[in-house]
Amino acid sequence: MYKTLREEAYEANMQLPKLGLVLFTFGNVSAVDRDKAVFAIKPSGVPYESLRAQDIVIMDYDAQVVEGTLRPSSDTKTHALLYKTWDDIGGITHTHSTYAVAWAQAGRDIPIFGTTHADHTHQDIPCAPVLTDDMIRGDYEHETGNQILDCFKDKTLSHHEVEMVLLQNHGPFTWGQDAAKSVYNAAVLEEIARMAYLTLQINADTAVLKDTLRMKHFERKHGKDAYYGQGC
Ligand SMILES: O=C(CO)[C@@H](O)[C@@H](O)COP(=O)(O)O
Repeated sequence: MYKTLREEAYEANMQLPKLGLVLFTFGNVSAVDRDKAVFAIKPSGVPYESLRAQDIVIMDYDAQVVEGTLRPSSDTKTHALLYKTWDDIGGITHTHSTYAVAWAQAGRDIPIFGTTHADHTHQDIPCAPVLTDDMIRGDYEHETGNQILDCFKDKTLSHHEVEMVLLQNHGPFTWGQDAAKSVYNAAVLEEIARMAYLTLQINADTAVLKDTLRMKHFERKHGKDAYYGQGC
């Protein structure tokens, strides 16, 4: 049972090292079956070069194992909470890709400086702050999902418009209509993060970079707040 779902999750996970987004056992991808209300996720701590489709673990939305012998990813509760809350996403990716993690560790939104970024979203990429003690609902280690949801609970930032987020001090999570799209978004996020970092090495003034002729054109086309960080 769940052979096709396992294969979808397996193939998406194997894209991460191929795209240079992870090393060793970092990161994880899941794929959901909405009809069966389950998702398939990478097992924890298994190197990609030895991962097999039959190793993929089937979970329910309460992060309980439905089928599988290996321990599910340590990020399973985050994937489960996002699937339970956002019923229109089909896949989730988490990586430790270098430039996205650097922005996450710096605790900064990734500013939109140009067309490459704008082709994917008109918003700065938000960095979701670590939850404060009075905001923690469960145990701290498993608050990652709420860190993401808190970032998007403000309707000005839609998880449809922005299919990616940085978790402060941790790294990127992305999602999409299916697992393959969530992996695509993870690769796009890493490239946007790299370009923004290099742009700031050339010109460190974010306000000036956002005030260029092209961004003024963008503002006229999409509105004043189109590209100023909504952050969270
Ligand atoms: O950063 C973390 C732990 O939160 C994970 O993304 C990463 O190390 C992968 O862990 P898993 O092998 O999926 O348990």
